[in-house]
Amino acid sequence: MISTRELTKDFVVSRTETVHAVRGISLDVEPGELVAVLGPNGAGKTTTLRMLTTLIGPTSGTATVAGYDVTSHPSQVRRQIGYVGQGNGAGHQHRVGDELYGQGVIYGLDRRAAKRRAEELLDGLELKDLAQRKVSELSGGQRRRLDVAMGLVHAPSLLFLDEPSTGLDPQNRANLWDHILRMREQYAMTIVLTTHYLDEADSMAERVVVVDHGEVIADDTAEALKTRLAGDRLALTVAPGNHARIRELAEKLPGAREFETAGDQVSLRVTDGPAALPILLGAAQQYGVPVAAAQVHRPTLDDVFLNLTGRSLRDANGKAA
Ligand SMILES: Nc1ncnc2c1ncn2[C@@H]1O[C@H](COP(=O)(O)OP(=O)(O)OP(=O)(O)O)[C@@H](O)[C@H]1O
Repeated sequence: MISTRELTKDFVVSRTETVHAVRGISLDVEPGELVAVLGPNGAGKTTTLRMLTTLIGPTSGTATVAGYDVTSHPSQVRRQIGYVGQGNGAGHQHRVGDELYGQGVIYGLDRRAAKRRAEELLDGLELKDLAQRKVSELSGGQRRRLDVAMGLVHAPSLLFLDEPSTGLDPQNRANLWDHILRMREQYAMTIVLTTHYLDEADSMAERVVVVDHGEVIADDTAEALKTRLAGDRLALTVAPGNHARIRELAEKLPGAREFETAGDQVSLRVTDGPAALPILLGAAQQYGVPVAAAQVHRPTLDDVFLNLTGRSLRDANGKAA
């Protein structure tokens, strides 16, 4: 569905400054996949999406989207894809139903088909009761649902969503996701989205592409990334006098690293927490080191990012992630 090779984008800002926004991204997305592109502010996510949706041309490299080259056949690409950008595309003073109908006509549907499609989407995205409202009167969540509906008017087989849920409260985010996933199933769509929300990428996407400084630095399922790149954290409660002894025993565990102590807590990262914990507790018992409590914490995608870059994605974003 998407295939890029060494895709780059430079922005010449001034005679002395060029921003290398995307530095050689090679990516393949199969039909039906739901891919989240994750990365800090300025990583190159939006620029990549804008190239794939033909809004800007690449500086070098190639990209084929839905069977067409983005540089030589941009209008064919546009016909196959839907794009929901960060800004809102709909006109503020227009009515919700009219906006959807008008979008259908722009995409070449005849009046009857445009009307039918608008009704179908109003229904599917729970906007039916709001059809006569002006766009400017919608709440943030309703507005975002309308944006998604606008992107789906021409029944694209591939949908790009640029930060679809940014700024929404958790309830509206969950609601928007319900709708996106339902639409995906109904229309058998491939979806590529960007997000800052680690939990969203973790739970919704089947595949996470981590971008940093214009490059792909990891690409796999969230589970695989977490297991391979971060590992589990073990937390043990032991009396301070026993910290050194428990550490000595824990150092023998496969992949043991990142030891931390705070109060009566000792924690460390291991490759496989559920397998390592009984081994460590057995050893502690054998050598007479009392352990009051023990927990295994699965890593987060932020741990993955930290592991890859030495930075926390939460800090890098400077906003809720
Ligand atoms: N039109 C432009 N002119 C100059 N520089 C640009 C332009 N568009 C983007 N950039 C720069 O390119 C880099 C990548 O920006 P991009 O918007 O792709 O990042 P992003 O990962 O989508 O970030 P965010 O999460 O903040 O949206 C940034 O340094 C940005 O300032």
